[in-house]
Amino acid sequence: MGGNDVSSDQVIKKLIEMGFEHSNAIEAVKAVGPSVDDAVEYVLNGCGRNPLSGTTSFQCSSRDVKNLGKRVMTSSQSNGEIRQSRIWEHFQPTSKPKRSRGNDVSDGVMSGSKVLPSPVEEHKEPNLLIDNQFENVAEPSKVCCSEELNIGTNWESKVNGLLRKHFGYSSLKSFQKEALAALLAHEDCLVLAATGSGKSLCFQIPALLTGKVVVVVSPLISLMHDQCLKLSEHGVSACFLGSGQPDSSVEQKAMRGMYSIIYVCPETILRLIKPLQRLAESRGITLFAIDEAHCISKWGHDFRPDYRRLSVLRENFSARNLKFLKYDIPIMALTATATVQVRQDILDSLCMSKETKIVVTSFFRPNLRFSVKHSRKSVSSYGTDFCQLIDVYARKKKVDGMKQPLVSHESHCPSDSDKFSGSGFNDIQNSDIEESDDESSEKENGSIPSRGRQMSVEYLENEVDVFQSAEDWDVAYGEFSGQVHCEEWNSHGSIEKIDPPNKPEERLRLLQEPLEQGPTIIYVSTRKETLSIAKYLCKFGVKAAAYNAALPKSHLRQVHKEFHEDSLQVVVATMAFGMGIDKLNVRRIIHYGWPQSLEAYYQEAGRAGRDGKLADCILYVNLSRMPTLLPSKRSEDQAKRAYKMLSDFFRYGMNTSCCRAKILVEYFGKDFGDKKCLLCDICVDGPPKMLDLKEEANILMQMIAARYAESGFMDYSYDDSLCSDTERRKFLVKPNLRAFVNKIREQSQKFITTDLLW
Ligand SMILES: Nc1ncnc2c1ncn2[C@@H]1O[C@H](COP(=O)(O)OP(=O)(O)OP(=O)(O)O)[C@@H](O)[C@H]1O
Ligand SMILES: [Mg+2]
Repeated sequence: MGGNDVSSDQVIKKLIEMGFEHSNAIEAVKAVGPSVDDAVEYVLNGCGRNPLSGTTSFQCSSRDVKNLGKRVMTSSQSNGEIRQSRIWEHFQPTSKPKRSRGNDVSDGVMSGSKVLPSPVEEHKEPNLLIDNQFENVAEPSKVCCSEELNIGTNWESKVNGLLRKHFGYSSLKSFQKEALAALLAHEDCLVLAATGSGKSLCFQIPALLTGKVVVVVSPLISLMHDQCLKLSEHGVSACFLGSGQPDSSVEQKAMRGMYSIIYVCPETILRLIKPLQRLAESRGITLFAIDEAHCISKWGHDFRPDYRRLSVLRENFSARNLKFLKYDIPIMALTATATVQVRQDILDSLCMSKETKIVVTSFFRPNLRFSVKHSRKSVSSYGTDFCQLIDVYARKKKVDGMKQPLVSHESHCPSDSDKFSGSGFNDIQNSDIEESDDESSEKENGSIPSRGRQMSVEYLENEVDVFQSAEDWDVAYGEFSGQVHCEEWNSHGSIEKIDPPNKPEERLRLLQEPLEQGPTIIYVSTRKETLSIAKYLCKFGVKAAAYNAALPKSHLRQVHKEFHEDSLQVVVATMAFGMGIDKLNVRRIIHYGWPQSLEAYYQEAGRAGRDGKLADCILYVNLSRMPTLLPSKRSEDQAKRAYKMLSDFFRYGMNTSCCRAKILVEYFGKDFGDKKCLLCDICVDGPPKMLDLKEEANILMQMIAARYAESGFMDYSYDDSLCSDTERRKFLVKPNLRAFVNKIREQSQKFITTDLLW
């Protein structure tokens, strides 16, 4: 190999970091040379079979499946499980979300303590400047730097005209109208609307309506790219700026006013304050929009410290500082997942006006069917957990009489009636508790605690995708740098979009029908799981692909492409996949394991059913144990917040009596009243049957009393291995109930089969 030695080693190292098995990495590098992309393609295509075919779907042999995801690990890691810290002692009782600032927020308009004026203000005669006015104009002249927006009183009909022309829609939704009205009244606005409800139009339309520029702060380059691409298809000139922008001239053109909408990440906008001030004076800036605004809040799930500095927009674009402005340039913040606390944090950190109009729509997504299922969440449970999915996507092959690899798993398949079985409690087996993976890894690490902790941190950094900057996960697909061309409006392909079923009877009718066709996204927390599950599914003929930030960009781009083209059936991904993705026909979002928070869950689940048709959001978690937090270098404060988020989520999973949609909607501070979604597992199956466990409870209490009495308080040690004082004290604070239950089962044979959760 000579001169290639060093880079071959680096490629092998990189592959191992990505989660590939050592031997596969070596084989791949030997076969294709020292190129990460090529080597990954080679392994993903089944090491030696059909290398570099250009498809991202796995075509795996069982050998690959067996080896998949194994990494070079120390013996204490060899069970392949990530060592996680326990949450037990951090659980707090639920605190109900508080109402913000004493202001009641209702559907539609809320404006601090002030009642908003009617959307229509007195304006001068219409002076409507539509987008693309600067097309083919080398240097835009100073236009529209007047203080007034000059839209006129019949702005709604103008908007409808623009909507039809550019997007093919007949009218604005009412929340979009309210947001637009705020802008026309020169007011700040906080838009809280469900995923997929159409928040983007709230800031895109103003650019078309006023002829001035809208600057959009967005967290992710691929998201900016995706939106620019769509806008250019709709004949709206847009660009994105930042290190992900390949064309260096775009920034200059943008600052000269050649694009109607400029997307920019928080880091970049801080550098562009002066040029933006000049732009405000020349072409004019009508609005600063902060999309995915929950990223601002330290209480939000996607917290990004750079977002905290965006108050510079208020300081630098106020009428007080810029003499040519009559009003401060309004700020519009938008998000689908903000609790009351996060909303307040957004308002404060952006220095938004006290009169800020708060537009809240229902967070309810009436076509999403939520359910929670118990799973041990290990490779051995894939057969049970994914057999229905395999059945859906590989059904055709079965019908065609092809080989039926499913057969071996069919005995594990839950029947249709099990499909929405309560919260999955009934599926919990005693062995789930006895052979807790956490327990075994804890034992291993217990013998070498300090080393265990060190490895945990290393593991977190190697195994999960964390969203920190705009460049993270920059895998936009399709060519776009910044375009000023105008094309006729083209439709959303052939995918039909319908109004979601708002009436209860419509939702009940939905239950009778099977899900329409469309892709599935499976969210997992570690990179290794993306690989192992995707490979598992491929083995059964499902067109599945793994997606995590450590995989080569060429692979990720290909996944995006195939996903958008509907040639992939399942994407198994970390959180790196899908933010802001507006793909209409996603039919299932499966979360395999606890996401970091209810916010993250609802955001990700909201990627399903954007066409308005029935879609499934299924959470598979191990309900027999407390969720755990992946260890990291968080501050104490951050760790507490993370635990709180996880414990809120745990309560959602353990819930057995309340409609899932109601819990989710009310978590975000919106009253759901007595309504029910009628689709979720709780609504369909009702709470689990009541059991009389008096006898069991009596025995448990007797056992506890006997144990404490027999050993005395301080000397008590139930478990012989708990020999130090500290360990005994710890035990007394946190008694080992599992051990008690085991004892009862030993002594009372009759309870041997009783569900241990009692
Ligand atoms: N007035 C409207 N009439 C019909 N369809 C609309 C309207 N406004 C937006 N849409 C459509 O709604 C879909 C979702 O829009 P958008 O991506 O803006 O959602 P979002 O609220 O930003 O979601 P997310 O929170 O996931 O980012 C798009 O396909 C868009 O074309
Ligand atoms: Mg959006």
